[in-house]
Amino acid sequence: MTLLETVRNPEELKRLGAEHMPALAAEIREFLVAEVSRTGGHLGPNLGVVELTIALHRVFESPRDPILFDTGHQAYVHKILTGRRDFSRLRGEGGLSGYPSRAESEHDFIENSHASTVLSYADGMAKANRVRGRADSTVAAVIGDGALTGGMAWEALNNIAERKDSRLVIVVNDNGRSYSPTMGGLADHLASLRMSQGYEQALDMAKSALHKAPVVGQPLYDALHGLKKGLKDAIQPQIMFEDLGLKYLGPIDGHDAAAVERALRRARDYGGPVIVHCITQKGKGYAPAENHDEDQFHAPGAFDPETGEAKKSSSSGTKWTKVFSDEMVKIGAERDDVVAITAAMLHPTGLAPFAEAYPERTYDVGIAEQHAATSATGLAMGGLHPVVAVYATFLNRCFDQVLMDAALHRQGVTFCLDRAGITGTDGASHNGMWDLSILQVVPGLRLAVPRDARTLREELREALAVDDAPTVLRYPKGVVEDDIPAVGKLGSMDLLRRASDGGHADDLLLVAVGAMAPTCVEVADRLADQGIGVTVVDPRWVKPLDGALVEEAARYRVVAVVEDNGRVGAVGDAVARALRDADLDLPVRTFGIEQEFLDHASREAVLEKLGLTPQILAGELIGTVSRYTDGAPADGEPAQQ
Ligand SMILES: Cc1ncc(C[n+]2csc(CCOP(=O)(O)OP(=O)(O)O)c2C)c(N)n1
Ligand SMILES: CC(=O)[C@@H](O)[C@H](O)COP(=O)(O)O
Ligand SMILES: [Mg+2]
Repeated sequence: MTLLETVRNPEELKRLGAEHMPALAAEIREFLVAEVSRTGGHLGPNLGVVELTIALHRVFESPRDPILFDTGHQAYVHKILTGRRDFSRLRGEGGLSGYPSRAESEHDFIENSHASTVLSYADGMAKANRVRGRADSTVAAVIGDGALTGGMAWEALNNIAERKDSRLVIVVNDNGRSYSPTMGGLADHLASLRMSQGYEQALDMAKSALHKAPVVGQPLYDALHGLKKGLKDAIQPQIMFEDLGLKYLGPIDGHDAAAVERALRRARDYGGPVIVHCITQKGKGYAPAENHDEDQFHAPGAFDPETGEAKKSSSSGTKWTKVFSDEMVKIGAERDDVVAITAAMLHPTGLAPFAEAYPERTYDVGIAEQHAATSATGLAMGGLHPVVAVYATFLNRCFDQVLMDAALHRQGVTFCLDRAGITGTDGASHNGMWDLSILQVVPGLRLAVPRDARTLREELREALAVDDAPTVLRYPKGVVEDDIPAVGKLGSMDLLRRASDGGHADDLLLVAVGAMAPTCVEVADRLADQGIGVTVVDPRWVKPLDGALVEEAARYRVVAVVEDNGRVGAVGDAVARALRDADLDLPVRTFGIEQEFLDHASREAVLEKLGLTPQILAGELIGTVSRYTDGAPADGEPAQQ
């Protein structure tokens, strides 16, 4: 029986002798590589927190002592130690979530995968303990060095530092990386602390020497105090955390479970907020992950555990990110006013080639989307045209900055939102299903939704030509399908299918939004087989809508809009409102993502469940059209099974 088999829960972990921890850590690493190599997932971050998580569960009594994780992508070890061992469907339908999940375990608290939130949760939970008189509960919060570059973390620290009686232990998991090396002044400070590992050892050595010296009582105390202060000033740079009024322990070797345990016990017993600064290595214990230069082991897909080589994915072809990346490099050569900003995601957003070509025109601001948006507004005021590349779901983080900084000041900032629509495997907080709704309310902002590589390249250039308003492009995760040629123009919009001039040419106007165009074209073909006339139009720029859409819609009996965004307040609602404003009393069907938090599953599985597939949409629309026209098949059955 392996050690891991004897440790089914934190209680059994606590009963295991400290001498077994290195072997247990090795078994956990073996388990992680074996399982994640099959499913894909956050291998690097989790290999880096094995000893740290073991120590947390040996010192604290979860869930009485809540153990919280920032971003939550590094909670696999926590799941293993709290009895969850079936990783066979990790991040897949019905399988374990890739993040903490309240439905999975009483030991899990934060499901939101947006970074820099954990200290705010911890502050609140510690205050609740106080109000409820739970004196025996200590909150433990793990935050990465990357997440510490997010503004929310400092808002929380400011509050935490104020309450000296808050039973709160903050574990800084400092591996020096977000995806890539963590950027900024804070990162430099943490690095200097990492360098001052000598401080603790030097202090220990000096202390033992002093204790051997023939000095006792007050003189010994004075000598020790003077020594500590002198060493601190000499070796250890100004400790920003202590300047904030927070007790600081560290830096600790985060892979020495016993050392981490000792520090956590000291911190727990301190009775007030303490920061335990652990130095770890992302990917620790698995060579391909330890030596990753392009952070490819932050969240790899399936790979060969022997070599670390990525397994060929079924969907081969050019990714949306690559199209954006290549076009940015071309644009960078043509326009020296174009600069690029990333929020700690240079490679995932495709800006790395631009950064390599134009390092002086690329800014990595850390996990700080709010700063990215307003700093970009400053760059625009300074006469440049910034491109801010973020994942669609993280635009939420800087909505106010888009609204009240970039748009209010009518500045030409271009936001490129990757991973728009359903991403699926990262669960509810990662689906890019909000931007087409929230951006509708931003005065002056222009919003493009490319349907393929050609329109992405064109619309990116069109956006960069706008210097008196923010512009946004949004495109999904994964491989871009073949270009869909237009068969005509309708104002600035592309006609993708024109209903044949037969008797039913006016049955249905189908508005295809962005990446849903291939689906809409297939729906039109299925309906045509049923004798239903469908015209498919791709607006390309969905905000503001081209007035020609309303003029054209007046010719049809039914209008339908298909988008991979939450339905509420998105393009479908904008089209319906435009028709109403034109006093056109037309039935409008809007198809999109139900306005819910969706469980993790593959993108395809989620789209199927949402009914955003050609077959299901065709079936729906046959029924709708038949209700408003004569002659269409009344049974509403889809064209093909
Ligand atoms: C607001 C926000 N922006 C970007 C991301 C994408 N992201 C996921 S993990 C990560 C890096 C986190 O670095 P760190 O906190 O140091 O944790 P580590 O992976 O090093 O353990 C980023 C940028 C996110 N989850 N949330
Ligand atoms: C936790 C996080 O936000 C990212 O690591 C995300 O999981 C990566 O998503 P992609 O795999 O789509 O780049
Ligand atoms: Mg890190």
